[in-house]
Amino acid sequence: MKPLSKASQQGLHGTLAVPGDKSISHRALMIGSISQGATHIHHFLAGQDCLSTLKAFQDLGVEIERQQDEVIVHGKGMMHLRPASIPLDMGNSGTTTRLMMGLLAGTSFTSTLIGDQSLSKRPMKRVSEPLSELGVQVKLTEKGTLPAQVVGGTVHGKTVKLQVASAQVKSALILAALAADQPTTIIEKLPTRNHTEIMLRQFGAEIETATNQRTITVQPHPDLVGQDVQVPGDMSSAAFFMVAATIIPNSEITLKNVSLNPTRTGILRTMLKMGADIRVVEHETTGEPFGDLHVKTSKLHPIEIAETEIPALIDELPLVALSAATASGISKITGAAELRVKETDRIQAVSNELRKFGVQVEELPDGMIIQGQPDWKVQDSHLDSYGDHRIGMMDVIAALKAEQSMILENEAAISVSYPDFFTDLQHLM
Ligand SMILES: O=C(O)C1=C[C@@H](OP(=O)(O)O)[C@@H](O)[C@H](O)C1
Ligand SMILES: C=C(OP(=O)(O)O)C(=O)O
Repeated sequence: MKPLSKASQQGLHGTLAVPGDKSISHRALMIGSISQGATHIHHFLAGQDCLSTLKAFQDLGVEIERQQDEVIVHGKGMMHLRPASIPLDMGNSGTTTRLMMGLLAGTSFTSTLIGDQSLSKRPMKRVSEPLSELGVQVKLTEKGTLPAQVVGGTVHGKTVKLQVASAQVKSALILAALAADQPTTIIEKLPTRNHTEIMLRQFGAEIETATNQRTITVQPHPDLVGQDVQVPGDMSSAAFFMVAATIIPNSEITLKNVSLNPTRTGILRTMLKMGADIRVVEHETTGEPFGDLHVKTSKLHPIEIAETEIPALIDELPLVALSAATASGISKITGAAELRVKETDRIQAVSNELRKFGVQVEELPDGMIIQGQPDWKVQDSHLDSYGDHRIGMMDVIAALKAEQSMILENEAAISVSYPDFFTDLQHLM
């Protein structure tokens, strides 16, 4: 249980470089592990989720060195992965699990994947079913959950149409397709984050994305060669402080080197639409785009968010709801049923937590209707992350705006994606 304090009259101030992007850190470990030669990962996110990926590849026989946020992966190619002597533990990480299911299809052995209580409830058929269209066998429980057994060795390239807009599912198929007997084309429902495609190209793979951004063709058996990967700051982590500085009076902060990949900047576009004062300075780069965000307090307007906008801000929806809760008027989020199958049911968790601040929230099957108000009246000072890192951090930011101190249960979950969250917040207070 952690006591949370409200923000001072002076607001938040200062400059912060947020930790490395979680999605890119996972992918650098995975792609580095199946490449030939050393991959140097700079500004690696040492959160629990990425450490689950790191441990899984060590269990598969890959030598990986780590010093703070620098990681060196000594890849020897896909064929040098060895069966693990124990089940591979995915911890709390959906990304590790789903991408590994695809990647392990290209090995010559069978692997068992297990996870924690939350992960063991999350749906995995969304990966096993499209993989089975490529001839890959993944055995799940009757409910379609972990533990999973992935039988490596057979991947038939073909065209697969995906039913869920999910970068994890798409990436699983792309990684499996690297080991296929012929090219594979993946057709997405909506464009999703494209870090797997960008990184695989950097390592030498031939991956073509059609102009519709939804059709991806993968050529099999590339010669992947280890690279230097500079991981930009995670927009999903920066977003907590971006929203905090916007809603806490008298704030002015700078967030350095944040990922500006357009498949991830939905929160930025949304905050700007709501009237936030955010100045973006993009840096020159040939890789993943990144830049600095200068954020000042501003008054927000209500917003409507629909299905097509969801993939680019899926993990930031709790923050959209929190921002909307401070704007006078009604905001509506729809097309976001995916939130119900994250680390927690995030529609229910966000609604519960915002109500504790006296905000009226109506749950929809696929979203929320939020009756925003600039002044909150705390109803219940006992907040809970429910074991979900993003809900825990949303609670902490909301508590900055409350008129009294609050407490947070299950704050340890925050280390899943942001181990230094409280230190970084303190730096801005
Ligand atoms: O590919 C990724 O790295 C991720 C994709 C998203 O999940 P879905 O693919 O389920 O939308 C996101 O919620 C998750 O935090 C990370
Ligand atoms: C949903 C998330 O992660 P994952 O699916 O990898 O557990 C997240 O980080 O918000």
